[in-house]
Amino acid sequence: MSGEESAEAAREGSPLGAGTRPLRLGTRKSLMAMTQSQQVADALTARTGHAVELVGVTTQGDVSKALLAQIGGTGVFVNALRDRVLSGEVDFAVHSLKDLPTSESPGIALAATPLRDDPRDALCGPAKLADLPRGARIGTGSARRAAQLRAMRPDLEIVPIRGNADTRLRKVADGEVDAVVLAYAGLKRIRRLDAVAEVFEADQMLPAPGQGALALECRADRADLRALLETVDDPATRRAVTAERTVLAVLEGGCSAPVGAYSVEFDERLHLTATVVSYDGSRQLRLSASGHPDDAERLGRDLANRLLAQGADQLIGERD
Ligand SMILES: NCc1[nH]cc(CCC(=O)O)c1CC(=O)O
Repeated sequence: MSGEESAEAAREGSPLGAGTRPLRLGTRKSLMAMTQSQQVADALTARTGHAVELVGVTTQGDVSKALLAQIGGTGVFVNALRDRVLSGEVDFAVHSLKDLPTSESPGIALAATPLRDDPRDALCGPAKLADLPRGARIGTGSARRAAQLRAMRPDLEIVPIRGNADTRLRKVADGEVDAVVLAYAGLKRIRRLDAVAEVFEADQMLPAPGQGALALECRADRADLRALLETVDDPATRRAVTAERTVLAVLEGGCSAPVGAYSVEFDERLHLTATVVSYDGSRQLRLSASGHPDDAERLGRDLANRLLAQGADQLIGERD
């Protein structure tokens, strides 16, 4: 049997039919994105026998030096990949779930949310937060992280920075800032856990909705492909991130609003905690609730409405 024929045979019974080319996975080109995309590719191949090839896409968010909020929020990372999915240039895209805008995108389906990695934030620098000197300079471009840092340590100076995780860690090494806060999951993917001085528990800093989770998106009209991608879906992860993202959607904060949310399932209940913090960190609302795992959206909506009833909208409106 020729190589081609055996490859053909291996694909027999695949939902995409015989003679299929490798699946094309659209991804950002950063080390973090390529690493997480390769993990998804390997998992898909292991479960379905399908070859998957990575297609690196440069997005506006990767090339612009402007602060993210000024060029339309983290959605810029996502839109370029969605365009490639819709045009058929790639079969599906892998995103960091926390970068997805909360609004639905016409023609695009969230086909799978694989098992979530560690959702927590980590401080990278010479010492734990409590041991940093008065007035220490902490680099972050995230209003959520800045506000929660100020709530713990009002003396800190927050320095707005951006760039990928490696660039930010270099700013610590170069002395431009004393420390930075980054997602633990991302640091793990780029093998830089050595830089971590402290991992924040949820009672110190609530992560961004969806942090640590990935999203596989494809065209909504490709039922065969959706079924294939679903083989790497983790339903408990999907329920948790649905609850978290519904909080954000209802609060309409968008990516720059100081909103944190974390949900996890245990004892057959879905538990959700969410916070809204004023930009200066001086005022903080924080509520928790739990519900049936099948009611993730309602759980998120109800908690967001309780936050609004306690004045969350006013906190969001204050920028200093
Ligand atoms: N906005 C950038 C981004 N998108 C996802 C992650 C981390 C990995 C994740 O949450 O899955 C990061 C970097 C960071 O926040 O440190």
